Amino acid sequence: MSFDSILIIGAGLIGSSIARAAKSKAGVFTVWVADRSADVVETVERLGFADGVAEGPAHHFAAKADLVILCVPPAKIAEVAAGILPVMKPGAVLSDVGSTKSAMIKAIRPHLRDDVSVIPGHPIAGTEFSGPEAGFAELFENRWCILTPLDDAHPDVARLSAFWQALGSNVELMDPDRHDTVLATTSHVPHLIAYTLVGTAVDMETVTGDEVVKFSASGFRDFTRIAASDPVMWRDVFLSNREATLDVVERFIEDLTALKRAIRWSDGETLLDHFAKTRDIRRRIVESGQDEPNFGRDD
Ligand SMILES: NC(=O)C1=CN([C@@H]2O[C@H](COP(=O)(O)OP(=O)(O)OC[C@H]3O[C@@H](n4cnc5c(N)ncnc54)[C@H](O)[C@@H]3O)[C@@H](O)[C@H]2O)C=CC1
Ligand SMILES: O=C(O)C(=O)Cc1ccc(O)cc1
Repeated sequence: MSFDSILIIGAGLIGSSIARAAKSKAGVFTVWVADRSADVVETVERLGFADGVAEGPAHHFAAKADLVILCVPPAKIAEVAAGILPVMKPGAVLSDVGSTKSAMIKAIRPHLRDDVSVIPGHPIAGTEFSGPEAGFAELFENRWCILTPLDDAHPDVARLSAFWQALGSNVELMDPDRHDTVLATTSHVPHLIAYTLVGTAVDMETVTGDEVVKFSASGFRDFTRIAASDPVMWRDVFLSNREATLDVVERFIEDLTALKRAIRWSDGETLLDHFAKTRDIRRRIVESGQDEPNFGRDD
């Protein structure tokens, strides 16, 4: 059921975390890693969590691997998939971890093969850090991993689900458009709001940059953690999930305007009602065990 050999393309936070966990948790015998950056390749060699490392497309590993997982930035996934699919072993599985799904699936459709299963995926697990040194094997524990298969009934879907479960994740299958709508609400727009808010605080003429740093209350500090996330990745996320992001942003602006109005007219009841509802969501997240553990790391 498990995969004997896997190739991870893109050895950053997510790719290196999968590579670190694959042997110890999922019983994979051979873990190969490829990255287009010579610096990343050198770091992976030094850290020693892979059985083989290649700079570039790694066709020699792709020809042997049972599972190839693309862990490159969202805008590169379709291009890398198109390059690797023709050289993959018959019967192998190709997956990815990209934060958006529909645009990528549309772009790879012309490159599909009958004898390679393509099963897009997205672990809802990460941090604001990037690169191979930021990865860790426990990243996926008690997190969700969403798979958006082209064919839900294909036996390889159960095989890939079992792989993610072995890494500690709960797996859910979802339609790609639904995935993009849900994630626009729970992840993409929250990041956009954090990027906006931190920018606003820094631009306020009445408050100096030093004061923002010195007197940052913990609420603002939480936003700065999110707003420190990788600029390239998040540019790609917004550009590849435009429609769903814009829908949620529009709704957010309406709701913000309603709260602004309640403050202007001293409508405490509206504010209280709203804050009570949002506090309840927080309680449900904590109860579900989805609150972010930091595995002993400092933020
Ligand atoms: N950062 C996060 O919290 C999460 C990220 N993701 C997804 O995971 C993917 C990777 O994100 P991170 O690991 O955070 O990024 P990262 O920046 O840490 O790593 C990406 C790696 O891909 C390499 N790369 C770029 N283009 C390449 C190419 N054409 N061929 C080979 N290697 C290439 C880069 O050199 C880099 O080492 C993205 O698609 C992102 O949407 C999913 C869940 C969480
Ligand atoms: O660090 C955080 O707060 C995150 O939200 C991590 C994250 C980033 C991107 C994803 O597609 C999934 C999870």
